Amino acid sequence: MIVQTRDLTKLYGGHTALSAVDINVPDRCVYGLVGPNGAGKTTLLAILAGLRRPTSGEILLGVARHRMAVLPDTPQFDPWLTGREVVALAARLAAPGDTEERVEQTLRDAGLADAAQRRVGGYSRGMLQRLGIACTLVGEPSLLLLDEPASALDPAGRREVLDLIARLRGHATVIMSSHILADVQEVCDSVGILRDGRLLFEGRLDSLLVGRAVPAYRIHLRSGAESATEALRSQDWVIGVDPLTANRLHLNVRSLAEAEASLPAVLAGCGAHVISMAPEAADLEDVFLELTS
Ligand SMILES: Nc1ncnc2c1ncn2[C@@H]1O[C@H](COP(=O)(O)OP(=O)(O)OP(=O)(O)O)[C@@H](O)[C@H]1O
Repeated sequence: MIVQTRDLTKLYGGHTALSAVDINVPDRCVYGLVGPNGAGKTTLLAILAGLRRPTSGEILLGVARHRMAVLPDTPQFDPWLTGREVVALAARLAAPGDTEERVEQTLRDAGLADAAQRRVGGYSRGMLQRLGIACTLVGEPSLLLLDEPASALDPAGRREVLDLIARLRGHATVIMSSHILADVQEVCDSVGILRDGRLLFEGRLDSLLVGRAVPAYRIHLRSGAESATEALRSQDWVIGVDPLTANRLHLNVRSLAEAEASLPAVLAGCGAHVISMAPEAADLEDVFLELTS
């Protein structure tokens, strides 16, 4: 684990923004922090970044502070500097040495090469967000903390930023907060779901999604759908069988574990020819609503 917190609690006056939060972030993964407004995502990232102090609890960092880079939700820069000057300044602060080629490459990666000579006072919100991302990337950090990195971007810009983040997997660890669940589902390996300052779920995204909302299987048969439907309906671990087409079935089950253990034998027993069967993955949006409502 590269970042862990233990019993992390933050009070703002009498208001509890974080309550005994324990997160465990594996090295070199992309970790998504999601939660409704006011859940505590920004507070948690700011504490990890060393920008706010926790009221109590512990942070265990497996990386030196100078190897961390932070992108706040609304990055701000001196408006009279050009984009290139901003990134060059960040490069010199984060990793001095020969920075010129790194600055140019980062400007290209962030989609700002054409605007690099313009003063950032004239940048749009999306461009400022890309510039912020460029500043976090240019020092080649081991840990990136990104607060809503894609929220101000148009679909094409979001696509580029998500691709940039995905390319970091395996090289650096990224902890990103986001409201856009589709982005998290696309780019993150692990997630932490916060609500009212409490961590409701943490773990691998696939273990969260598979069979979570209503445990279900999708079965595709070459033949024997009718006898399979009949045989499945008589099982006590099967809640319902819905034929989707002539040879595709949707199966609601009591638990995935029971289905995993019994389904192959039931299908083999009734002579059905199976093309595929797999647990149905829920959408992060469904699971999120289920957990946070
Ligand atoms: N400086 C502050 N002083 C007082 N209360 C604060 C402060 N910062 C945050 N809070 C409160 O703490 C709670 C958590 O806020 P935080 O900004 O961390 O949540 P968030 O999940 O990032 O929300 P959002 O998605 O809206 O950005 C909220 O109730 C917020 O009003």
